Amino acid sequence: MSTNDIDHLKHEAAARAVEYVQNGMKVGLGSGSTSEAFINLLGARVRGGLDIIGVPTSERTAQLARSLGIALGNLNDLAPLDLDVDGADESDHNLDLIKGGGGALLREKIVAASAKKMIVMIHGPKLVEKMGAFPLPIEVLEFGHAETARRISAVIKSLGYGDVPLVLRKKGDAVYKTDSNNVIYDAAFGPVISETAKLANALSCVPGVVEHGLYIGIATTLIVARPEGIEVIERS
Ligand SMILES: O=C(CO)[C@H](O)[C@H](O)COP(=O)(O)O
Repeated sequence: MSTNDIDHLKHEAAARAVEYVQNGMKVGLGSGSTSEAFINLLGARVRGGLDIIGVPTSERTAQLARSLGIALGNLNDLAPLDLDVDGADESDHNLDLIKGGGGALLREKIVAASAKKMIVMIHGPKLVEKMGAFPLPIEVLEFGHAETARRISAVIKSLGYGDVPLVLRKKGDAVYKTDSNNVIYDAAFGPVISETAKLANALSCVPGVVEHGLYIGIATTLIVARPEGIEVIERS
């Protein structure tokens, strides 16, 4: 699939997602290119008279939404949100996700968890039998991060996954920093993650881990865009 084809599918998924937004809603705004396609479409509806308020999941999303005239508010004041709309790096058939390829996993998860409904937009190849081909992002406090990474490796090994490479994310030559000033390790499991909740809970227990990109039981609706059309999967 060419980049153009993928961009087209992301746009199709976003176009379906924007249909869920209704007047008066409080809406979580995800991060990443699919979310940006959604926010552009939402901006057009706002200019056409739709009255909503958004809660952004990253500084970049906030900047884009503002530039399009979308009113933004604070999660503390607005929760619970009616809807959160976001992309993902992978989803399995239970609607459990890997997110964080764009580095916004922490705020994205807080916002998604505060919404009555989370709609996730992906294109076909991101729907997988077993997650992990996309390296799992793990956000870690900068203080002692190398030691935290060693503990993460030990925990992963104790769950039977063997020596999973953990790579400190970089931006150019510099260490990548999240909007919350933390660092990210990407864990290259390969497509073998079996007990997602068990892994998620184990990672959350490592001191120094701020958040990880496994979203378990949070997404309610998955929009999958393929060349032959859109499939909408609801959490059963
Ligand atoms: O989790 C994310 C950002 O932290 C994104 O939703 C995820 O990386 C998908 O991005 P894209 O829509 O660009 O493929």
